[in-house]
Amino acid sequence: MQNYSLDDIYIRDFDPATEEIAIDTKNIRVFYGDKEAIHDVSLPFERYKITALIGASGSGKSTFLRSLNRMNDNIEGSRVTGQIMYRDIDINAKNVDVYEMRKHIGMVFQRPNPFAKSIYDNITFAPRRFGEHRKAVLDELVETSLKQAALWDQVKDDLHQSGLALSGGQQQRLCIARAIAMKPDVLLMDEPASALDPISTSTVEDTLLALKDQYTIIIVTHNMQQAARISDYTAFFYGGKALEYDETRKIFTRPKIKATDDYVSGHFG
Ligand SMILES: Nc1ncnc2c1ncn2[C@@H]1O[C@H](COP(=O)(O)OP(=O)(O)OP(=O)(O)O)[C@@H](O)[C@H]1O
Repeated sequence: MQNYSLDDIYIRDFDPATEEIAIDTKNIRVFYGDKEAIHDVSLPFERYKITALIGASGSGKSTFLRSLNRMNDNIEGSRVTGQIMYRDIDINAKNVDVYEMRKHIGMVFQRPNPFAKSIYDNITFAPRRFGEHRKAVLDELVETSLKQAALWDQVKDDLHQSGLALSGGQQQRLCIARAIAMKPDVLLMDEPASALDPISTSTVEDTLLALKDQYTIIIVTHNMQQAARISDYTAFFYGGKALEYDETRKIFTRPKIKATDDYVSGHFG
């Protein structure tokens, strides 16, 4: 496999005056034990845009994504350095309440993972844990979250059936609804459509496009067409670094870095 330089980097400049940054990362390094998996990555993410993280297997996309709401905390031996700024707060600061932070920066995983509970309870579980018990409020939350996740029409007559009884694509949209119910600002998604068939994938993509009016979405995907279809920005990861970060249309038509060009044109490795 061809080796590319880790010093040949292009990162787009954002203009904070016109491009509001929802979450900003500076000099992120992630270690698993002694091994450094992410080497000094600094990327800003613009509000109400979809940003795709692409790159070969093992390039560090998921590790980087997980660091954005401290999911790496759950992995023994992992350590993150650098700053992840959300609303002027470094989410890695000692006094940050991780559960509170994850209300603002939510996550949807690769495999749909509904709780073994009803559709209604899947969505209201976290809000209730955070103290919301008013039935009218919870009912409304269930309806709006399911509508935003494009699932309401299919399940509205049976909200008390098990989430596990839904199809894979519906389960993933339930997981999106569950994440949305916490009204996060930022939604992190780790290959949310990779376990789905093409029709469900297309529905989930439509859902994401509809959601970006209200959410900042950062999505890991192996699917180049998907990145090109839905994202505004794309970051190309290689060897634990973001080698190129730019508007998606530029990444896919005239990338500045050879490794990106080879990757998006299928000549990589
Ligand atoms: N829990 C872990 N413990 C130790 N090393 C890990 C762990 N998770 C990931 N790594 C290593 O970190 C590096 C980046 O992995 P990561 O899963 O972030 O890459 P990726 O680009 O998301 O890959 P994929 O597309 O296959 O999911 C790899 O070398 C991987 O082996």
